[in-house]
Amino acid sequence: MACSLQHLPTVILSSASAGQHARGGESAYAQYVRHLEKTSPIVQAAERSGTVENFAQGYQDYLQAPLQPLMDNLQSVTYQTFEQDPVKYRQYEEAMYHALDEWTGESKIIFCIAGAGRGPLVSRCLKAIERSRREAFIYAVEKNPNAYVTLQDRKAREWGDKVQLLFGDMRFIDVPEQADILVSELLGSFGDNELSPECLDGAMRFLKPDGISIPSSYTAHLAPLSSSKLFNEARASKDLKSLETPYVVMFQAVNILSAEGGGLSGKCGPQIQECWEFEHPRRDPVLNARGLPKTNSHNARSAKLNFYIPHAGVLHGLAGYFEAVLYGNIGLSIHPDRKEQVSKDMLSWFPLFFPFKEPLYLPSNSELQVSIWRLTTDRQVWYEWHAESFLSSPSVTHQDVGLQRAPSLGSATTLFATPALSPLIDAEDPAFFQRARFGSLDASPVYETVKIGQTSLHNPGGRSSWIGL
Ligand SMILES: C[S@@+](CC[C@H](N)C(=O)[O-])C[C@H]1O[C@@H](n2cnc3c(N)ncnc32)[C@H](O)[C@@H]1O
Repeated sequence: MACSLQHLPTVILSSASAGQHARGGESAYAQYVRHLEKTSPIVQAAERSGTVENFAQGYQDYLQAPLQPLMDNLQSVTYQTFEQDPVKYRQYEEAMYHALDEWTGESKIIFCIAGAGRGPLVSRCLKAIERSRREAFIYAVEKNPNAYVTLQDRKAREWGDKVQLLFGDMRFIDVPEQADILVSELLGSFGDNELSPECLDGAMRFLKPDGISIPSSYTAHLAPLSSSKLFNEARASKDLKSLETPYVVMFQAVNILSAEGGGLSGKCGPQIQECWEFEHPRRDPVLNARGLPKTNSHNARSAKLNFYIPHAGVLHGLAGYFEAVLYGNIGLSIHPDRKEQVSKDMLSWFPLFFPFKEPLYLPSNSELQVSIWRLTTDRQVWYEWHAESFLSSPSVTHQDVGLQRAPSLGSATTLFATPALSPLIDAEDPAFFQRARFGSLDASPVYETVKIGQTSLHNPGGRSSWIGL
């Protein structure tokens, strides 16, 4: 989960002005952390109203590094923050309840909750089992030793023998029997960016051949974004990789530059466009003797998207969103057009911001081609992204536009430009001279599309997520 308030504790700690504890000692630390949690205005506001706005006070347009729950062990206070989301857990309970309700088998239904954290999905699963009046048993797998202590405590106090805990990494651990229903919440703001595909590849070994996964699929979505504040903040870091990595951000003073419409070339899609999808269970990767995929190449993805830009603006980056199907028509969504219908008031995820290394001016009525890749070796996963801007104009001939020579590029390079385009063209930049033609010259109308700029070739995702621990 790219939890929206994932860095809350760090911010509170660094801004706390309380003096030193009078006596010190180990208990003073715990006491101080409890005090900080209790007095946090953000947590108090969220508890008072439960609205997204209050929950997120102070976090608008604030860059946060996405969580990496596979590589890192989350802190207890991080789990505590995202456990405050009532909507996510409600949706999961509904998904589990409907899966139970529609289950046609007669025997005891076996659940496996993969990445149980401190146990909220286990409790919701027990509630769903009770509601459905089915006979069921739960295995709960967790690799974080800190969270596992809480699971042990909750089993002893609340769950008893309805649940068996298993400590370890779901990609390698052995589970005593195969599950009918595998439940996980390993989703990031872009769906797959916290390595849910890689983790679930490993967990598929302990799902029965006709078993189901909750979630059953998730998709990643992108839109071109203008925000000088976010761009400048990403650039302000001394780390050279700061503009090569996505951030979790609750967007406020930002502008999505695209609009629905085909553009002049007729190739443009909706304002926010889908990049790719992951489905579970997925049984096609080639497995090794331990039942694990031999390589991770099946989890690589790429997309080339065309956006229509109706009004001029400066492109600073891309906004990333996800949607997930948990079960049937029950889902999770942070897609601006659908989040209200699918999972209104969900707090757990803010969008991703993929910055560009330099801003790109997009004229009105232009078209933007965005390319994005999810790349992987057997050890790492990362994203690369790139954009090119085009201007289209109705049927032009060489006579109409006049033939110009680009002086700095030698006599072999020619530039075709309508008079309207000429002021936008920088005669010194070779990128401007690369022409693309959409449509046929014989067709009517015909549009010439001239590339007028691009971001530096690929923003290679500087902060890779590690598949191996
Ligand atoms: C985003 S948290 C969700 C926790 C809990 N299910 C919830 O919804 O509150 C993901 C959990 O999965 C665990 N996890 C991530 N990768 C794992 C793996 N490969 N094996 C076991 N647990 C894993 C993390 O330690 C973390 O507790």
